[in-house]
Amino acid sequence: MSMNRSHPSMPQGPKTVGSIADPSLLDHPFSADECEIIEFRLDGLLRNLGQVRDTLIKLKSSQLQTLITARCTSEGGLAELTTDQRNQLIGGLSPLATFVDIELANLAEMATAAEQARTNGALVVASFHDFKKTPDTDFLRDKVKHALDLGADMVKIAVHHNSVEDMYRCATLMQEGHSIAISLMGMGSLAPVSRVLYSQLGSLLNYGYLGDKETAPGQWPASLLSQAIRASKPF
Ligand SMILES: O=C1C[C@@](O)(C(=O)O)C[C@@H](O)[C@@H]1O
Repeated sequence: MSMNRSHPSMPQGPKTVGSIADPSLLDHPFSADECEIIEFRLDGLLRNLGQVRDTLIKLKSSQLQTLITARCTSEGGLAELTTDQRNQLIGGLSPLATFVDIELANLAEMATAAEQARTNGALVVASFHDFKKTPDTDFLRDKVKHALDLGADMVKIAVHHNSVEDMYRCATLMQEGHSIAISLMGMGSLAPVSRVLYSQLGSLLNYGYLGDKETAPGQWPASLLSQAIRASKPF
């Protein structure tokens, strides 16, 4: 794998991702006004994989991009899945997806899926989540470096903010400049403001929810996030 900022699918500015972890949303009337990228949380859609596949096929000929992930339970996933199952889920659907998201912690054991995804032209996002806190900045810098070393196309960090200082540290981290594409987001009550701020500082994938249920604490509805991002200029 190797980092690829010039890949034709790589966002050149902040995008809104609408996240789906609930089968009832597979019929949602997707529109670029609400979000430019649709995330399919396969861990919440296991009984509906046929419909996920059909939806991905339909979206492939639209202007929207798609992202698939099968989140592990230790990082917020909704179902207990073995590495084999996750390799198969992601590898199998990757020809239809623009991005695949694999936790940084599992990237080595999911090398098969990552390799398959890249062969199929998808970009590999290496993610890290902490639903309780914002780890110290050196720890987060290490995550960025690790993703770069493993050849991911993008690193994505989602951390719970418990103070304004947490947000300040993450904003500073964004401003350091990185040789890998980056997506960063806060969770919790500072999530909304952090997401707009980080998008202004260059965070590429900015998540909101579709329908009426968030997939992470503090997410905006995707349509509002999208409007807020469009209304704010890069800093
Ligand atoms: O990893 C992420 C980001 C996220 O956790 C968020 O904070 O918005 C939401 C998840 O659906 C997605 O897979």
